[in-house]
Amino acid sequence: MGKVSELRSEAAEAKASRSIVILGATGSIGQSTAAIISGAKGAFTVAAVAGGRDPQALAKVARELGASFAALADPAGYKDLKEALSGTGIEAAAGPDSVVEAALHPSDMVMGAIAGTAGVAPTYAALSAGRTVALANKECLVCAGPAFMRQAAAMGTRLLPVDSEHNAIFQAMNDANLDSIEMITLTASGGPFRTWTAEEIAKATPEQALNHPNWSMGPKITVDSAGLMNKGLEVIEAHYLFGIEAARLDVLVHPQSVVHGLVHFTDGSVTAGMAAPDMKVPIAHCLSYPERINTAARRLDLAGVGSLTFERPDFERFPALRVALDALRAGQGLPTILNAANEIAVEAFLDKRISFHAIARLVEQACEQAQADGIARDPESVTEALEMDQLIRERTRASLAKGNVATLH
Ligand SMILES: NC(=O)C1=CN([C@@H]2O[C@H](COP(=O)(O)OP(=O)(O)OC[C@H]3O[C@@H](n4cnc5c(N)ncnc54)[C@H](OP(=O)(O)O)[C@@H]3O)[C@@H](O)[C@H]2O)C=CC1
Ligand SMILES: CC(=O)[C@@H](O)[C@H](O)COP(=O)(O)O
Ligand SMILES: [Mn+2]
Repeated sequence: MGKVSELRSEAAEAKASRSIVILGATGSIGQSTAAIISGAKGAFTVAAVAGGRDPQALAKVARELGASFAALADPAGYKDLKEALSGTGIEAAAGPDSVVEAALHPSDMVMGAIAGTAGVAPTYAALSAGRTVALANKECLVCAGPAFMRQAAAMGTRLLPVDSEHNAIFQAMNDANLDSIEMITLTASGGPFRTWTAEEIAKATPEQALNHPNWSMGPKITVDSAGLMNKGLEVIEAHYLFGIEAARLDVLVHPQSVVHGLVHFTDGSVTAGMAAPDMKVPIAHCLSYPERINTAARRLDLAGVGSLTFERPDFERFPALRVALDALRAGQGLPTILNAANEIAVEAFLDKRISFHAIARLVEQACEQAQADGIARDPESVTEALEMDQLIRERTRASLAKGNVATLH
């Protein structure tokens, strides 16, 4: 290490460490967060960790990071968690309320990395308590974007984007005035089915959908990526996060996943946010924001990558992207409805109850039926968004139970 880096790292250690709560600590983002924290010697402490259903994995990360509180959403795991933490001094708790309790533990920053809508209540609790939130859990914004952004503004707290595209765009925007931005482009890898025919995609198995070419992620987001639904969710996320209307948000397929986002300014300048495809990059950026830390995240080797290519998304083969963009343009709470139906559809696909192409059909059907039945409306609060979410889940499950074979297989 050179003299300057030595001095910088000593200075970082001398500064008070930043305390972090990790929601979703046992998942893909949670584990990358833990790796950054462990590697950043003394820059961070961990106040609390929360997980879903795996008491052993949660106890392990709590011990490794020296957390003082560990919360498991599944109440049935309490005994195992307590046992696994005995003698450590780490307090164990279980049940959905304990996850909110973890989110509210005194801290400087909360990493929101729970998968799916389960993350909405605890993440919103952290925001409402004035915590800076590093947000990976895009479903928070798709389900209840306006309420989250209003609350962040009211509390004067920051929502820092962890999602790679949004983090790249946030960095490329560099606090520019929105009037100086003509367009924002989010890139999509194209997923494992980028070159497949529509017929092949329709019959894809969960194993094939889970085989992402560039990123190692949890199952729900990996399936979303395979159908480009992830990109649709991300356009909705960007709309709320950056306050930019749908017409100024664009998607390009970029199989190398090196350019994560582009900001096009009104004078023709374009700033690209680039990095090797490693979530440790945006995670480290958020954890240390507005400073920067040294990390062992992958470095970008452009000569090694060779060429960067871009293509327009194919809405015929990937209808989920069209369905999501339509939902954003239509408003009336359709992003909330889309998000809820999608979670049920992805679950059913992973359980091999429906085919891959049925995911987008089921989601579109849920949106159309909600409009036809007059129940589609913008939720005015997180509570209303979660009520709508529950209702749509029930309706989507009922559609599945009817077992309309033409639609689902
Ligand atoms: N992975 C990635 O590279 C990226 C992820 N994201 C977003 O980040 C979020 C997390 O994704 P990812 O890490 O891949 O997902 P994973 O499935 O790998 O991890 C999900 C985490 O959430 C926990 N969890 C599930 N339900 C609950 C609950 N009710 N209460 C508390 N914790 C719960 C899981 O615990 P357990 O293991 O015990 O079930 C696990 O720790 C998603 O919203 C995703 O879209 C965004 C960009 C990139
Ligand atoms: C790493 C990340 O941010 C994911 O959301 C990623 O974007 C998924 O890859 P796709 O571009 O294939 O959706
Ligand atoms: Mn992303």
